[in-house]
Amino acid sequence: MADSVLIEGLVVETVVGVYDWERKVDQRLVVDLEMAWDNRVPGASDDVRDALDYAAVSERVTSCLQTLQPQLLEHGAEHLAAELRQAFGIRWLALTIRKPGAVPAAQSVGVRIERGAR
Ligand SMILES: Nc1nc2c(c(=O)[nH]1)N=C([C@H](O)[C@@H](O)CO)CN2
Repeated sequence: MADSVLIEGLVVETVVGVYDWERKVDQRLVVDLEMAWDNRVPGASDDVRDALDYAAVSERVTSCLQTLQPQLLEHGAEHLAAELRQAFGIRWLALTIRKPGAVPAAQSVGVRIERGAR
């Protein structure tokens, strides 16, 4: 089953980073998610209760990162993946967190992880 629900380019403003100055300001993170889900069920029922609600997941991503205020993107990604899988019953996900302002010469930097099995 190769179905997915997608969230792309979700912007989250939060405290993030390893340096002292970074603990005093909000910075922009951009989150992409691909989450395995059997879309045949909501496809047949037309009922959002059968779907993986991307609006609810997006709210959870924002609240998780704003509460955690991680030093490393890796820590944010690991924590977020575990929380989303537990809260929404997601078997497999691929998660990218980008920090566009971190390296001025780069368009963006970030991390990508996959957790679970499809
Ligand atoms: N692999 C990582 N490298 C770095 C991170 C990170 O989260 N993961 N973070 C920093 C600093 O916070 C940086 O973003 C400040 O510009 C450095 N390297």
